[in-house]
Amino acid sequence: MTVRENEIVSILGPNGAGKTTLLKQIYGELEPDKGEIRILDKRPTDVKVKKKIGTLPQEVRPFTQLTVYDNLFYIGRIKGVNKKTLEERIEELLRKLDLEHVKMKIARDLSGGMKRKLLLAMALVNNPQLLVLDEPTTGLDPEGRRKIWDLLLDMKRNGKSILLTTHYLDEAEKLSNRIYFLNKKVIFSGTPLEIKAKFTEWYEVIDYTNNKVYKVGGDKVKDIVMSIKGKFEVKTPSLEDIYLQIFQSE
Ligand SMILES: Nc1ncnc2c1ncn2[C@@H]1O[C@H](COP(=O)(O)OP(=O)(O)OP(=O)(O)O)[C@@H](O)[C@H]1O
Repeated sequence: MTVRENEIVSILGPNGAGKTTLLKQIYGELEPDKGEIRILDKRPTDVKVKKKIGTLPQEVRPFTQLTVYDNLFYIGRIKGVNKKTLEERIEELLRKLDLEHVKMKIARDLSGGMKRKLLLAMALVNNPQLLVLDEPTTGLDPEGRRKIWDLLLDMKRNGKSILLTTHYLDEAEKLSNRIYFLNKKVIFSGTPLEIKAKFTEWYEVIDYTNNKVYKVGGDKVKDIVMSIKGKFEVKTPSLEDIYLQIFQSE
């Protein structure tokens, strides 16, 4: 598996597929039995690497006794960010993640979604070259998810590399340049378009005038569309349909 610059890569797979285990190996918490992981040409446990990556593990909490601001400041200093840059960076992150109004709140008193956003801000405080996120938007409201998506897409455009796991397939479809389907090993990988091209065996044609839905092979779509007089829509299977197809046939 590789993650390049200017790229968001998603790992998808059922519960117990090994997604978290793999991420823990990437951020140096576990040693792989076999194989090798290199980050910026170094081993994941290298101190220089730790300063250049940002991580959001699945089960992690902010420092509950500290304010939002102090959580960010503390982590930033540990990661070696100089004070002036850090102060600017914190303000920018608070603004981008809509956390300005809770800046001085004790982390313990934040809602679950707010805590998740704070943890993401903590992962970003050193402006990391590689970001590794385990289910970054779990528990967030739709607006919060959009904010995070925009932020990640922005980072990607600015040359960063992002690796994430998610159970939200709309999220994977919206964000990913490439997707790996994982179940103890890589089952299938590709760009969202490659995946759709390979697994799309049928189309849904919706006839809104007569309230009818046809599920047909590619060769029949044209005939059906020609016969509809009025508003219609042609849909390909969603990434969720493809996901179920891949893992149910395992
Ligand atoms: N490559 C592997 N081969 C065999 N077992 C593995 C492998 N990777 C992980 N496991 C084992 O599978 C179990 C579940 O792994 P893990 O928690 O990483 O799954 P997950 O995909 O993150 O699940 P969830 O979606 O529920 O968070 C763990 O007990 C782990 O030790």
